[in-house]
Amino acid sequence: MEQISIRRPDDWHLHLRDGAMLQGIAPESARDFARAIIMPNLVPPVVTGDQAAAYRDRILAALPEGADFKPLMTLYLTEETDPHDVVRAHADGIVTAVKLYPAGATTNSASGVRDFDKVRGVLEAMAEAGIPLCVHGEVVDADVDIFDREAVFIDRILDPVRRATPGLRVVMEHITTRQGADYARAGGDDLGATITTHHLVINRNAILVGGIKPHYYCLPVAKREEHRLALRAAATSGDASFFLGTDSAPHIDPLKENACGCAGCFTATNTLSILAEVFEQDGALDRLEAFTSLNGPAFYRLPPNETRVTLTKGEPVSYPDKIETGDGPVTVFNPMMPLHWRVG
Ligand SMILES: NC(=O)N[C@@H](CC(=O)O)C(=O)O
Ligand SMILES: [Zn+2]
Ligand SMILES: [Zn+2]
Repeated sequence: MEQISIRRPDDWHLHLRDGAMLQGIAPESARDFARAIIMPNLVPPVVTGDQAAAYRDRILAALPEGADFKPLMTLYLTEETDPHDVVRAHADGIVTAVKLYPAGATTNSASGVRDFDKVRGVLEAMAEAGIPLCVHGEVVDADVDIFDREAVFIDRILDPVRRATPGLRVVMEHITTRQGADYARAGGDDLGATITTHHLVINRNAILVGGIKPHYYCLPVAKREEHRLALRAAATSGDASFFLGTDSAPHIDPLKENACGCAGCFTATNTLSILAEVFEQDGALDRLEAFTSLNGPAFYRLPPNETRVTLTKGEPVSYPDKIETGDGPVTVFNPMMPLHWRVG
C-alpha cells in the first residue's frame, strides 16, 4: 500500500459564506485543512476589523466539535477603507490580510476599487506594517476579452501599483495564466501566488465542449490548455512563490444551473485527493507538501503546521456529488478522472 505523510495543509483562499451555507460547508474545509484565509466577499462585505472579528466568531461556531481549524480573516478593501483600522486589526491579530477586488470583477465585488489612487494611503500603510494584499487580478474594461483580463491586469494595474508601493507584499490570487505564473515567479519574496485545485485540472473546454457546464465556470475563467500546463508546472515545481488557495466557492445549484449562472467551483470536499492525483501524474508527489503545507506559511510568515495527514493510494475514492446545506445543494467539483488517494 502506497502512503505519503505531509504536514496538515492550509488553504490560502477560501469562501465560507455565512448563515446556513456556512453551517453546511465549514466542516468540508475543517476536515482536511488546519487554517484558511477567509475571503470577505459577503453581502454586505467584511470591511472593518469589528466585522471581521464577528465573522470569525460565526465561523468558529459553525465548526464541528473538536475541529482543528483556524480561520485567518481578511478585510475587503474599499475606496473608504481607513488605514488605521486595517493596521489596528492586523496588530490585534484579528486580520491576516486585505483583499482587493476590482469593482465588478467577480462575485460580490460591487464595493471594490475603481480608482486605485483612492487606496494609495491604505496600501502604503500596509507596506509599512507588512500586511499582505490578496489581489483578484482581472481588469473589468468591457473592451478587454474575458480570457485576457488577468494578463492585462498585471501590466496595467498590478505592476504599476507594486512599483509605486515599495515593500507591499502581494498575493496574486487564483492565477490562471502562464503570464501570471511567470510574473509571480520573478517577483521576489514580497510576491506570491495561489493556484486553485480546479485550474490544475480543467481548461476552458470543460466549460464549453458538449454543452455548457456551469459547474466548471469560475472566475478567473479557466483558460487554454497551455495555461493549465504552465500552472501545473508552477504548482508542482516546489517554487516557494506558489501555494494552494482552493478558491472553493460554493453557490447553491439553482444559482449555478441558471441562465446567468454564478461563478465558482466548490472543491473543499475532494481537494486533497485531486491534488495527490495531479502531483502523482506529474511525478511530483515529493513536492505536494511544499505546495499545500510549506510555501503558504512561509509567505505569510507563519509556522507550518506540526500535525500531519496521511494520504493512502488504493481503489478509486468516493465522495458526495453534492453537499446539502440549509440553503440548498452545492455540487462538489467533479475532476472527470478517478481519484486514488484518500485522506487517512
Ligand atoms: N472564484 C469565483 O468564481 N467566485 C468567487 C469569487 C472570486 O474568488 O473571485 C465567489 O465568491 O464565488
Ligand atoms: Zn477572485
Ligand atoms: Zn475566491
